[in-house]
Amino acid sequence: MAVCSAYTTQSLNSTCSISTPAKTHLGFHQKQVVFYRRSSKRGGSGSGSGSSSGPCVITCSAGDSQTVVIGLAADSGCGKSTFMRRLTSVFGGAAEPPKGGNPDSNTLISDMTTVICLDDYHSLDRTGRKEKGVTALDPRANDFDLMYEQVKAIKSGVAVDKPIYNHVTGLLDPPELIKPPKILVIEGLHPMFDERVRDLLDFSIYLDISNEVKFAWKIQRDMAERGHSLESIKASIEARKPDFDAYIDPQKKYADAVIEVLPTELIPDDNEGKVLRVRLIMKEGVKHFSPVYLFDEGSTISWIPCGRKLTCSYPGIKFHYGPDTYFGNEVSILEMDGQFDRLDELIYVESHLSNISTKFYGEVTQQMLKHADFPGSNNGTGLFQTIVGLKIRDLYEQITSSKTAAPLEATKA
Ligand SMILES: Nc1ncnc2c1ncn2[C@@H]1O[C@H](COP(=O)(O)OP(=O)(O)OP(=O)(O)O)[C@@H](O)[C@H]1O
Ligand SMILES: O=C(CO)[C@H](O)[C@H](O)COP(=O)(O)O
Repeated sequence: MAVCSAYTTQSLNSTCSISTPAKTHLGFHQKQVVFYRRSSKRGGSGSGSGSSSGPCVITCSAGDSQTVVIGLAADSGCGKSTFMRRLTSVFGGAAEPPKGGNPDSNTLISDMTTVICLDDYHSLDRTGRKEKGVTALDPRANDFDLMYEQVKAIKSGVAVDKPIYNHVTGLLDPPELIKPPKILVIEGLHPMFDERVRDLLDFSIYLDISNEVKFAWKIQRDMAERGHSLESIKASIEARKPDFDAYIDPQKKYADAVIEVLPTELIPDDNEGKVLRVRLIMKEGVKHFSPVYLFDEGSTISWIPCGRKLTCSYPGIKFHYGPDTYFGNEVSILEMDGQFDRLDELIYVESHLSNISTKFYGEVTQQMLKHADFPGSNNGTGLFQTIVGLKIRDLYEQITSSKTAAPLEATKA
């Protein structure tokens, strides 16, 4: 491989910039990518200076143009929005819908992050699904080609016109412009379903809410807040279950981190779903991600922190940490069963956790206190969502620092 050094100044700069956008049928704004040949007169500063010929493949260092892509998968009503609010808060700044855009947009934008909802890639609207007898979870109701092309485009620094699925009307609305952010989060039912999309993810998370807990949360939201009947909630969960089992749940085997939410084991036969056992399952060997550990990395530890430093009322709090396997992969699992009485005392637990990617002592506790009103702030869901948020910040910083450190590489085939 020869280095195209003679052309780099002008050619790489122009290659890495976005020219006047031209829209394509896939809805992205074309970036002008120029491949220079040593013998080519189009090569600007390099033309004529080299003697060899053949296509010169130029690979740009991402610099600040490449977007880090995070996937978050979960069924509807399983806490994705809450997780996103915690994540964007870690990066600072509030996330808001695109200014002046469709009021029913599903997108949330902050300084660093753009969160897009994959419901926007439904290819069938509500009526279309009804006519064809398919649910939104069915791949046939979703356009994975467009999802792939657009996530790929954004990742490489190109803006796209993304469709909008309007949850109020059940219709597909005119598209909205999504500019490449520093971090793109694709959240929804299928971020890891399509292999091509999966391969674009720098990190992936699956929120695995057990049926009992999902039911309890649905009742709380859809019955208490939206006036649905118990029967209709049960019927909707049952109707979705076959497709959930077929298309959504299997994605967890691909996730780099899984947050599993189960009924507590501290109260025998509990079916209230208020006290939760939450497990953070972290894959080993993921680039730019080192699992969190309790006390001693790789050991197996059970810990009941209740006592002088942590106030615990019935049924108490129990932590567990250790190595395990998950779908044939080596993982570390950190588990918390129970709930905190006093959130400020969380600092005691935080001080026994390592690899949590905080920037200062007590950052996890500070984040949790800041969002004490979010669902799950007194238990492992909030704690682990916050920690995963910090790990994502760390991953982002590692990816971008390694990218800026790497020299521009231009090679010839
Ligand atoms: N950690 C939690 N603890 C208790 N309840 C929770 C938790 N997370 C979510 N919930 C409940 O589930 C509901 C849905 O949460 P959220 O809006 O974050 O989920 P979602 O996956 O974004 O939902 P949807 O896809 O339907 O918009 C909340 O209103 C709340 O009732
Ligand atoms: O599983 C879902 C993800 O949020 C929704 O049910 C799906 O997007 C269809 O939405 P709606 O019920 O508003 O037509």
